[in-house]
Amino acid sequence: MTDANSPQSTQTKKYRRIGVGIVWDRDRQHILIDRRLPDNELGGYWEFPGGKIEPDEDAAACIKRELMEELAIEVEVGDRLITIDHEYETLRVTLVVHHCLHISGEPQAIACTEMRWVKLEDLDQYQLPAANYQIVAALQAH
Ligand SMILES: Nc1nc2c([nH]c(=O)n2[C@H]2C[C@H](O)[C@@H](COP(=O)(O)OP(=O)(O)OP(=O)(O)O)O2)c(=O)[nH]1
Ligand SMILES: [Mg+2]
Repeated sequence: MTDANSPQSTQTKKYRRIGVGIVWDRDRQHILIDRRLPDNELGGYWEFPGGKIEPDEDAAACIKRELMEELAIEVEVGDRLITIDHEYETLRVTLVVHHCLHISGEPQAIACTEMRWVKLEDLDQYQLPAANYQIVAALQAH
């Protein structure tokens, strides 16, 4: 039976692979988070910057490109922290999460409402998408 209000089944959901950057500042004490635009999926939630992996690129290239496009910063993409598969109501995502080092550029709010440099221990004060709690746990274990 189908119902417009019921969650879609796994097979019919949109699927996206997302490159996500954990951007450390030079002293490796703070991580950059940004707040998603209000009218998008998960609007108003805080996230780690990133976006859709295009067919011609790997996660590292995607992260480098997205952070330039969305925040106008240059980063060096480092090791992979974790890969997470998560199912939202209408979307399935694979998040490929890499550590990054901030190289240059003052972050600009090009595709978000605001951004902030935060300490790992302060991340729990921000509303993050459900999939991100696994990222935070991996960071804490790191
Ligand atoms: N960037 C990012 N996306 C996340 C995080 N956690 C999480 O569940 N997601 C999900 C939410 C979105 O559905 C998806 C990312 O989509 P997006 O809207 O940022 O993708 P994008 O920048 O490529 O946007 P577009 O191609 O649709 O314009 O991944 C996170 O920490 N960062
Ligand atoms: Mg994005």
